[in-house]
Amino acid sequence: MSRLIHVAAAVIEDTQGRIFIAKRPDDKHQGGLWEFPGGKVEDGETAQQALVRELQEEIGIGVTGCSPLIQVPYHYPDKSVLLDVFHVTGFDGEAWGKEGQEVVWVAKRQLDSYQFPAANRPILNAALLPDRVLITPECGSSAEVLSGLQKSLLQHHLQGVIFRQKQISDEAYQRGYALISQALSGSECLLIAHCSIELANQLHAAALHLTSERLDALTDRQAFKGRFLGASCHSLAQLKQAVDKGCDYVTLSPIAQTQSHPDTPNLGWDVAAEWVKDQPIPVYLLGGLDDTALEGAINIGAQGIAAISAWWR
Ligand SMILES: Nc1nc2c([nH]c(=O)n2[C@@H]2O[C@H](COP(=O)(O)OP(=O)(O)OP(=O)(O)O)[C@@H](O)[C@H]2O)c(=O)[nH]1
Ligand SMILES: [Mg+2]
Repeated sequence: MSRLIHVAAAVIEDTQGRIFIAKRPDDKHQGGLWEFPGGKVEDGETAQQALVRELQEEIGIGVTGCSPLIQVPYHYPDKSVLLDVFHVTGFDGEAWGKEGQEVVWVAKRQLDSYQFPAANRPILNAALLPDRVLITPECGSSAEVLSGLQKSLLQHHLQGVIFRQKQISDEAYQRGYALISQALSGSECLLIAHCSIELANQLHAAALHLTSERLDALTDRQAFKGRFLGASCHSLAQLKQAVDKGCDYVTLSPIAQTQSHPDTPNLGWDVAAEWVKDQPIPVYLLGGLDDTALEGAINIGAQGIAAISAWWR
């Protein structure tokens, strides 16, 4: 296998939530496809220094705020790259195509209609998925879930929710999903179903979260027709399984001690950091965490955090 070429790239987001992308010149590797601006890390440079240099050279902006987003190793037939991707949310100047390349600011919901190199799939997932995801607790009725949800979303500005109600029948889940889906339509909040693949397809769910058992039973990613397929992981073996089976994101738990399971041994931050850094897939840390853990999670390379009690009302 040839040497991994270390590349720094940027998901640049403006205050309206739009993402900046550029078209690779036809004569370059993966030419004609859209890319996140960036380039090769040179000797003696850190990835972040390379990012700052490349963004100045290619699109004329000075980076003032960025955080790690995801690291993706990828083997093309002709070369192997390690895409070291940062989320850039602060910059000076106006981004433009300094090298004559075509450039565009794209609304997130339109990003999937552009063609990117094959290595970019996990980067798109990381760019499109939120950094905080609420998991609903068990409630007496779907109406109760909905009213709790509306309060939580408003109060905590959440952009993702896993609608989980393990105790109810498929029929009741279906009605609850319809209720919540309608209430969230038009909002920026991603609704993630928590049920079987069959039921999720029936619901035309855009996103589905699998339990570890369902992940284990999964044989074909394409069986789920929606855009995002995630899974619950508790071990390195399960993380590998989720990546190998083509999941779009995972949750990793339990990180810290939770009120609901005080006796379950937790992974702790050191193990989480060790495991997350090698995952070419967005990872949410889950279990005993709240907003105060978000920055730490992002700094160890996670997508963000998922939680029940931290944001429920
Ligand atoms: N910048 C960037 N490179 C990507 C992306 N996706 C992807 O597979 N790559 C690959 O990573 C490598 C990045 O190199 P580059 O062509 O940007 O490097 P560079 O700016 O230093 O330019 P150079 O070709 O003049 O040395 C290429 O092989 C490219 O195909 C992406 O989204 N952004
Ligand atoms: Mg470049």
